[in-house]
Amino acid sequence: MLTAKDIIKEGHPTLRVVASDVSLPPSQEDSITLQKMMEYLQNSQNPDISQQYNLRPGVGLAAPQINVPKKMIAIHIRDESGTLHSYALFNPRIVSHSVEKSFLTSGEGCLSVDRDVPGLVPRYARVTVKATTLQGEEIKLRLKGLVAIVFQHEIDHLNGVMFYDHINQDNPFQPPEGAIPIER
Ligand SMILES: CC(C)(C)[C@H](NC(=O)Nc1cc(F)cc(F)c1)C(=O)N(CC(=O)NO)CC1CCCC1
Ligand SMILES: [Zn+2]
Repeated sequence: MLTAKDIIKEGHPTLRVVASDVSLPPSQEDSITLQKMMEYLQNSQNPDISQQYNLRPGVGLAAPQINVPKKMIAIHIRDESGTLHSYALFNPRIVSHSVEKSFLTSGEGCLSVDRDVPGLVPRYARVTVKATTLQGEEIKLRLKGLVAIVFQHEIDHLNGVMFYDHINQDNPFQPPEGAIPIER
């Protein structure tokens, strides 16, 4: 199983590369890697397992964070209405997005960043994502709210982008024009 030591931290060069497309159908190695990423998130949200292995509770993980520069992400989060959004995806890409922006009112953190970085992170309020699932099917997701933010954070990792790259350096707490605040 993946544990905290498998997650690389800022400063590691792999966090700043553009990840490669996964050739489909996926190899057994890539499928196993993606399954282990999802298992990490589920373990990290399980009180017993996360305590036993000292896992930081994660809601999303991108393959570059475990030093695998490939376009694979896992997301496992219960949204504001209690709906579970659990996705293990190959080659996710944002195919369209709203003009309207949103942001997490608490700012963002990252499993690969062991420090608080103050400031608001502008995101698109709504995104349409296309990807291929572990089962090999092409899906199209229309996302908004917290889940849309998690997807954008993870897809950023596939392009070597960290959340703090988006923070307005002159005024970190200036909400983007007309943006929708998302409470944590
Ligand atoms: C870095 C950490 C703080 C552990 C963060 N968790 C998190 O934001 N949990 C959370 C947020 C909510 F809004 C509501 C809720 F129920 C739980 C996280 O897993 N990530 C994943 C990561 O680093 N992926 O690369 C960072 C998040 C910041 C915004 C999206 C993902
Ligand atoms: Zn992150």
